[in-house]
Amino acid sequence: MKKILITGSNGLLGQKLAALLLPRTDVELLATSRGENKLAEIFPTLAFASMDVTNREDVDRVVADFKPTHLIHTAAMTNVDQCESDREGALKLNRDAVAYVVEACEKHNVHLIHLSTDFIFDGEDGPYDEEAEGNPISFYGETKLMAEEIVKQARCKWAILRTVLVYGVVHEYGRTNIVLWVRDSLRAGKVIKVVTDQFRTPTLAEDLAMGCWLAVQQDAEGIYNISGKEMYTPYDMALLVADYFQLDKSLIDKADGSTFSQPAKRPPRTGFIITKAEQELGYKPHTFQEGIAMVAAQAEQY
Ligand SMILES: NC(=O)C1=CN([C@@H]2O[C@H](COP(=O)(O)OP(=O)(O)OC[C@H]3O[C@@H](n4cnc5c(N)ncnc54)[C@H](OP(=O)(O)O)[C@@H]3O)[C@@H](O)[C@H]2O)C=CC1
Ligand SMILES: Cc1cn([C@H]2C[C@H](O)[C@@H](COP(=O)(O)OP(=O)(O)O[C@H]3O[C@@H](C)C(=O)[C@@H](O)[C@H]3O)O2)c(=O)[nH]c1=O
Repeated sequence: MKKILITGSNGLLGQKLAALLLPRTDVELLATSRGENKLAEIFPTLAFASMDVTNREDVDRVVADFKPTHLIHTAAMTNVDQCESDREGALKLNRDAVAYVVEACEKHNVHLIHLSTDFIFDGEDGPYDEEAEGNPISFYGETKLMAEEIVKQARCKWAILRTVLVYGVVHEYGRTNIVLWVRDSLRAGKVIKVVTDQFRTPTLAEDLAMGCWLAVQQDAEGIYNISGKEMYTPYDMALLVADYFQLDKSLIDKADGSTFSQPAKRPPRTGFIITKAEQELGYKPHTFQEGIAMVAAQAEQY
């Protein structure tokens, strides 16, 4: 029996983890997030505790009470532009909270599964394997790299799962994702500018949740790349989405990322080599086309 505590359960990955793990009879699950449980309606049997990861006492108390075997730390400030403008907040959530989570895992002998990102790299020479050196070009990336350094020093079992551009349908969620953004814009007849100078291996949120579960099941330690396998530009992705939904591709304009006035710089070419996760964990991601179909089916319900 695995006892799993999830942080950030209201978020994109957190919700998919809840959906994957709640039905399992070999898992006892505790979902945690700051504030209220947004999943109460869709998962009425989900055990939930409100836990603010930036509150050291909160983290220690909830971990001490539940005594998990594994903790999947998904909570983070994931708005890359916001991290640039609210540096203090980004440090609190993406660095300091990780230190509290590590401390609690050490004290209560918990195996930590920590989520990280392709944005720890400069994007000059992707796709990257697990050995590549970090060199962030955004403050988000900096804080996530600091977090990795903290996790690597931990005196408990730990794994760092790095991922890339995650997409999926979620409940009561403020952000959209690349598939539905393209679909909904084209359906409304809106012209969209989509970048041709960023390269990514986009990740279906369900695949990432499965990667986390495989890491738990196998007590994986060390660094693992968990993403999609195919490298695309967002422009390529938009064309595939338009094809799938049979929408007008002439509404998709090519854009150069450098012309966007975003506060945070984005790394041009990231993407991951996922051979290690495939071979060691048995990780098998869907293709992007399969991912679009899954998102489409789920989006019907919304
Ligand atoms: N999404 C992506 O494209 C990528 C994500 N990652 C990493 O994967 C992980 C999961 O990302 P994702 O699921 O997309 O993130 P989300 O932003 O969707 O979810 C994060 C969740 O954490 C919650 N949270 C925020 N602050 C706190 C706090 N102080 N205490 C407790 N919970 C808090 C948020 O709550 P609220 O809803 O109240 O804001 C939110 O529900 C992150 O570590 C991220 O860095 C890596 C690469 C790509
Ligand atoms: C809004 C917009 C985005 N895009 C492209 C650029 C980008 O690659 C993709 C997604 O846009 P965003 O600004 O949401 O993406 P961004 O904030 O860059 O997403 C990142 O999030 C964090 C949390 C991560 O860790 C990264 O892996 C990464 O995926 O879509 C366009 O081409 N045109 C647009 O108008």
